[in-house]
Amino acid sequence: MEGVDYLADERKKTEFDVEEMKIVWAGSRHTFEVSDRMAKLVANDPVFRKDDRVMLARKDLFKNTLRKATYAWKRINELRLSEEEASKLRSFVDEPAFTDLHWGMFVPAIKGQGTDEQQKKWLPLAYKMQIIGCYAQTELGHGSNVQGLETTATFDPQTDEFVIHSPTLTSSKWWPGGLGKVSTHGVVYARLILDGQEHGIHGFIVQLRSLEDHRPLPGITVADIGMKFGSGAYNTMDNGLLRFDHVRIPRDQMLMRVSQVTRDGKIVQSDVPRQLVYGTMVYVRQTIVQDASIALSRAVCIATRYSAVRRQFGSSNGGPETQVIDYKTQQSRLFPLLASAYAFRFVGEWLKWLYTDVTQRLQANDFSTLPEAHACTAGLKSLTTSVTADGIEESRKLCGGHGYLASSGLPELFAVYVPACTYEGDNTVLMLQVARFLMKTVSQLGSGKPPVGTISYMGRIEQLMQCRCAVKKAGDWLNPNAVLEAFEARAARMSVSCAQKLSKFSNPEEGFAELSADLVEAAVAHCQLIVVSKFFEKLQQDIPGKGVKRQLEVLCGVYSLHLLHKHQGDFLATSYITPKQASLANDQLRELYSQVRPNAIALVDAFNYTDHYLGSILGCYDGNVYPKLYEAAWRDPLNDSVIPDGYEQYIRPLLKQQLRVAKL
Ligand SMILES: CCCCCCCCCCCCCCCCCCCC(=O)SCCNC(=O)CCNC(=O)[C@H](O)C(C)(C)COP(=O)(O)OP(=O)(O)OC[C@H]1O[C@@H](n2cnc3c(N)ncnc32)[C@H](O)[C@@H]1OP(=O)(O)O
Ligand SMILES: Cc1cc2nc3c(=O)[nH]c(=O)nc-3n(C[C@H](O)[C@H](O)[C@H](O)COP(=O)(O)OP(=O)(O)OC[C@H]3O[C@@H](n4cnc5c(N)ncnc54)[C@H](O)[C@@H]3O)c2cc1C
Repeated sequence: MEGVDYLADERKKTEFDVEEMKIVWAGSRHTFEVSDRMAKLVANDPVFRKDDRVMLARKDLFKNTLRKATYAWKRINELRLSEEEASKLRSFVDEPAFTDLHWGMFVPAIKGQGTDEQQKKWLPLAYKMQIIGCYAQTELGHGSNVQGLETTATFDPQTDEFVIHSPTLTSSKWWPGGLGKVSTHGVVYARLILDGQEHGIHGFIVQLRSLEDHRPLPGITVADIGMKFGSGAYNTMDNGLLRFDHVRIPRDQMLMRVSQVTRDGKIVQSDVPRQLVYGTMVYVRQTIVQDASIALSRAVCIATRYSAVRRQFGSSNGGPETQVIDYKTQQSRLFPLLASAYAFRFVGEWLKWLYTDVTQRLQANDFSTLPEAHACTAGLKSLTTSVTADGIEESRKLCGGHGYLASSGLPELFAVYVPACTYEGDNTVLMLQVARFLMKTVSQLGSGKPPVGTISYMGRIEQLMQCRCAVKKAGDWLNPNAVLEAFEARAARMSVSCAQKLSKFSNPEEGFAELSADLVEAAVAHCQLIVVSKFFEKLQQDIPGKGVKRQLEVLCGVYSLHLLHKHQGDFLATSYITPKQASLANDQLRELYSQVRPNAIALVDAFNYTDHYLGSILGCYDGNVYPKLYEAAWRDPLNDSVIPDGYEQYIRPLLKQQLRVAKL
C-alpha cells in the first residue's frame, strides 16, 4: 500500500534523537545539509535512474555511464555547485566512472607532485575538464612492487624531451581506470633514465589522445582490458591497457616537486622525501577508508531493515512469526557490522584530519609524521576494506534467498566494492607495510626517541608486557580503560613477540619473509586498536541530542567486544586475559545486542540514505518489501512474453524428443 510505513512500529521503539544522530554520522550540520540536498537532487532526477543497470550489456552500460557522468557535469555547472557539493553529487550518482580517477587521482597527483608552475598550467584545464586524466601506474607484470615498474622515461638532452617507452609486454600499463576509452591524458609512472643511469620511479604527464578527434597519439596503443567481476558493477569503468613506442614529451612534463631534471640532464633532489612520489596513494587510501563506512553502512541498512520485515518460525496461536532480527544469531552477525560501520565512519573522520595535518606539515618542510601517516592510511585502508567486503557478503546472507536477487542491491554492491581489497594496494601487502613500521618502532624503543601518535602506547611497553586484565564481572567490560588496555596489551605483545622471533634471524629480510603471516596478524591488532581508540575519543566529544551519546557508547561496546570475542585466541595467547574474562566479555556483548535491538532501525535511518541511493527493494525505507519484489519480477525482460524466445528452437524439439524416447 502506497504511503504506509511497514517499519513504523520499529521506529516507535527508538530511544534516541535520530535527527541528531544524522548530524553525528555526517560529521557536521553543514555536511549533513549538503549531503541531503545532493542525494535528493540525484534521486529526483530521472536521468540518474539506475534500476535498469544490471540488465545492460557492456557497450550500453559504458555509454550509459558516459551519459550520466556528462549530465552530472552539466548540472554541476548549471547549478554552480561548490567542489564539496559536486563531489557529493557524483558519489550519489553511484556509478564508477572515469570521473572518479580524473578527480580522485589525476588532479591530486598533479597537486601533490607538481611544482607551482606545473599546477598553474595543468590544473585549470583539468578543473574545466578540457583534459580528462587517469593515473597510470600499474603494469601487466607489476602492481604491488612499484619499484619494479618497467616503463622507461629516458631524457634526450638534444631535444630537451623525455622518451616514454614500453620495452616489454609486461611493461604495458594495465588497469588504470578511465584509460581504456576516455582519458586524454595520464600521470604515467616510469623509471627515469638520465645519461644511461636509472633514478627510480617518477610521474610524467603524458597526452594520450588527440583533443580534436580522440584518436590515440602516434606511438600510443590504448584499449580497454575487458570485462571484470560480476555483470554491471565495475564494468561501467573503462580500465585500460597502454603501450608507448618511444613517445616524446617535453621535459617540463615530469612532475618535479620531489626531484627536478635540469636542462643539461642532471637530477636535483629537493628537500622533500622521495616517498612523496607515493603521495597520491596516501591521499586515496585515506578516502577509501571513508568510502568503506559508506559501503558497509549501505549493506547494513539493507540487511537491518529487511531483518525487521522478514519473519520465520515461532508463530503461536496463528499470530505472526518471529522477526528474524530477534534471533540472537542474526543479531550476533548483524550488529557487529552495524557497529563497524559507525566505527569506520569515525576513524575515517580522524584519518582525514591526520592527512590534512601531514599535508600542512609537508608544506612547512616538516616530514616527521609521514611514516605514521603512511602506516595509518595503509593499515586502515586494508582493515576497513577487508571487513567491508566481507560485511557486504554477510549482509547478503543475512537476507536469505532474496539477498541473492539483483533487486536487493547487495550483489552489485559487493561486485563493485570487492576490488577495494586490491586496488590502491593489495591488503596483505599494505599490512606488511604496517608491520615494518611496527618492527622499526619496537627496535627503536629505549633509543631516547619516544613513540608518538597512534604508536605512543609502545612507550609504555614494560607496563603493557606485564599487566593483567582486572575484569571481574561482565559489566567491567563497559569500562573504556579496561577495553583499551586489553587492545594495547594484545597489540604490543604481538609486535614484541614478532620482533623477538625476528632478532633470531641473521638476515632480517629473510626473517621478515618467514614470519610475514604473524607480522600481518600483529599489524591487524595494531589497526584494530586504532579504530577502537578513535571510537572512544569520539565519545569524549560533546555529542548533543537525547540518547545519542548513549547509543554510540553501546555501539562502541559492540565493536570492541565483538573483536575481543572473535580474536580471543590472541588475547588469551598473550596471557592478558583469562578464559573466564573472555567469557564475561561475551556475556556483556550479548547484553549490548539487546540494547541495540530496539534502536536498530533508527540507527540505520541515521545514515539518511534515499531509496534511490540504496538501490534495494529489501532495504526500502517503508519496508514494503513483498509487493515491490513481486512487481520487480514482472519487469524482468524475460517476462516480456509468456512463451520465451527460444521455445521453438530448443524447448519444443527437446520435449518432442523426450516423447519419442518414452514411446520406445
Ligand atoms: C552499487 C554500486 C555502487 C557501489 C559504490 C560503493 C562505493 C565504493 C567506492 C568506489 C570508489 C571508486 C573509486 C575507485 C578508485 C580506484 C583507484 C585505484 C587506483 C590504483 O589502484 S592506483 C595503483 C595503486 N598501487 C599501489 O597501491 C601499489 C602498492 N605498492 C606500494 O605502495 C609500494 O610499492 C610499497 C608496497 C609501499 C613498497 O614500496 P617500496 O618503494 O618497495 O617501499 P619499501 O617497502 O622499500 O619502503 C621504502 C620506504 O618508503 C616508505 N613508504 C612506502 N610507501 C610510502 C608512502 N605511500 N608514503 C610514505 N612512505 C612510504 C616505507 O615505509 C619505507 O620507509 P622506511 O622508513 O622503512 O625506509
Ligand atoms: C578495479 C581496479 C582498479 C584499478 N585501478 C587502477 C588505476 O586506476 N591505476 C593503476 O595504476 N592501477 C590500478 N589498479 C591496479 C591495482 O592498484 C593493483 O592491482 C594492486 O596494487 C595490486 O597489485 P597486483 O595486481 O600487482 O597484485 P599482486 O602483487 O600480483 O598480488 C597477487 C598476490 O600476491 C600477494 N603478494 C604480492 N606481493 C607480496 C609480498 N611482498 N608479500 C606477500 N604477498 C604478496 C598479494 O597479497 C596477492 O595475494 C586497479 C586494480 C583494480 C582491481
